[in-house]
Order: sequence, then C-alpha cells, then structure tokens
Amino acid sequence: MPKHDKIFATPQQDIPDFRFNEQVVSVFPDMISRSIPGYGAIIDGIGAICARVAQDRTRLYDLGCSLGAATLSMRRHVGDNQCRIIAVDNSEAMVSRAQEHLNAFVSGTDVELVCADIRDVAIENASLVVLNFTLQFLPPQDRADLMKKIYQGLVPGGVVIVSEKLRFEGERLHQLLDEMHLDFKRANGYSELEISQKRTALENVMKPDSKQQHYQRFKDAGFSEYSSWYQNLNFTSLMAIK
Ligand SMILES: Nc1ncnc2c1ncn2[C@@H]1O[C@H](C[S@+](CC[C@H]([NH3+])C(=O)[O-])CC(=O)[O-])[C@@H](O)[C@H]1O
Ligand SMILES: O=C(O)C(=O)Cc1ccccc1
Repeated sequence: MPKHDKIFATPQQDIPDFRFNEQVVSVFPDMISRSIPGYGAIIDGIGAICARVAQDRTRLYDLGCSLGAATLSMRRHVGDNQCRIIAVDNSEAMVSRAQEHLNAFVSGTDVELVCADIRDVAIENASLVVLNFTLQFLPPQDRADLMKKIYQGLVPGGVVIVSEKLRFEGERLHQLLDEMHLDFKRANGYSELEISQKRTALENVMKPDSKQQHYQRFKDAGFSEYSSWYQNLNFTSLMAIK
C-alpha cells in the first residue's frame, strides 16, 4: 500500500537536514506528487521526449533516479532500438526500492541501476541525460562541472533534461510564486506545521537556481540551444540539445 507522507506532521525539537533515507523512501511517491506541481506531467513528458530523441545503440541516463519514475517512463517509450538505461542514485534506500519497482515490469530494454554519486559517474555515448529534480541537491559549486561532463558525454543531437524548483530574481515575483506553491501544498493536505518544518529541513540541502543561472550554465557547458518545455508555478523542466 502506498504510504501517506506524515514525516513533518508532528512538532520536532531540532529539525535535522533533509535526507533521502528509509523513512522518506517509504512515502516518496506520495510526498513528491503532493509537493511538486506538474510532477506527473513532467514524467510523461520525459517519456515523450525520449521517444523522439533516443538514438539507436546509445545510452540514456537517469541521474538521481530515486524510485525510477523517469526511468520507467523512458523505458515505456524508448521502443526497440537497443538503448541501455543507466539509472543512478547515491541513496542505498532509494536504489534498493527502485530495483523492486523495475523488476515489477518486463521490458526488452536493459536498465543498470547504480548506487553512486552522480559526480563520479562517467557519461558516455548518451542520447538523453535526465536530471529530474536532482541538480538542486548538488552543492552549487559542483553544478557547472557536472553540466560540462554531460555535454561531453552526449552524442550530436543528444538532449539533457533538467527539472528544478526555480528561484526568481525579482523579489516580489519570487514571493508570489512561492506562496502559490505553498497554496498547492495546502490544497494537497499539508498543514502549516508540515510546510514550515519541511522548509527548515530543506534549507541547507536544496538550493534552487534562477532560470537565468540554468541558461548560463548550459551556455558555459557548450550548449547553444536550450529552453523551458514545461513550467507550473515555480517548478520547471528545461532541455538543451547538443
Ligand atoms: N550527488 C548525488 N548523486 C546521486 N544521487 C543524488 C545526489 N544528490 C541527490 N541525489 C538523489 O537525487 C534524488 C532527488 S529526488 C529525484 C526524483 C526522481 N528523479 C524522480 O523523477 O522521481 C527529488 C526530490 O525529492 O525533490 C534523491 O533520490 C537523492 O538521493
Ligand atoms: O520545494 C518543496 O517545498 C518541496 O517540498 C520539494 C521536494 C519534494 C520532495 C522531496 C524534497 C523536496
């Protein structure tokens, strides 16, 4: 039975930094769908992009795969073109649960599930690299090098997808969209206590960039064509093509 996220429902003395541990894994599908507006639409869109850009005998990467939602969507849409999917996460708890999810469906496409830090993983012969709400958890100073590594590992015509929570450079716009996101969480049953405790837990762990910073990073890595293909409030999915 899918479990309801109650992690921040009771008052906590000291709120430790947010971690992708067993407790989070056990409620993760509920937590992510109630917290990220458009999450399901983005997962479907990743499949649709994959159907168009996956090239014969190349690799597809899902970096920070959690339970493998993007991997499953890619695997459903990739068709019979001898692609290999490499799904990476550095949380043991996530990876072991993801393996169960992947085993629950049959497919002709191989998936290699790796427990590792995405900063240590080689990217080679890739036609699609997905970072679905992962880059924002990497220390900001490590993000540019990762994007350069991805650019280098893509084949011509290859695509990187980067889904993120956005920070807005205009303060009033930032506040408005942030409040509207909190309204989305309230509408999904999160209390003020849950919202504020989770915010504290994420403060040191998740540092969103602005869209301008993402575009500059794509450019610095070597990409000349990039755009947002989805946005819902302060959550977006971007893509760049090599
Ligand atoms: N350095 C790192 N190396 C490897 N994994 C990492 C690292 N840092 C964080 N992670 C992993 O990135 C994932 C981020 S969740 C992605 C959702 C998924 N993509 C989805 O489509 O459902 C987003 C969220 O919960 O907001 C977690 O599983 C971390 O363990
Ligand atoms: O930005 C937020 O307020 C979130 O809750 C995003 C989120 C969703 C799932 C796990 C961690 C952060």
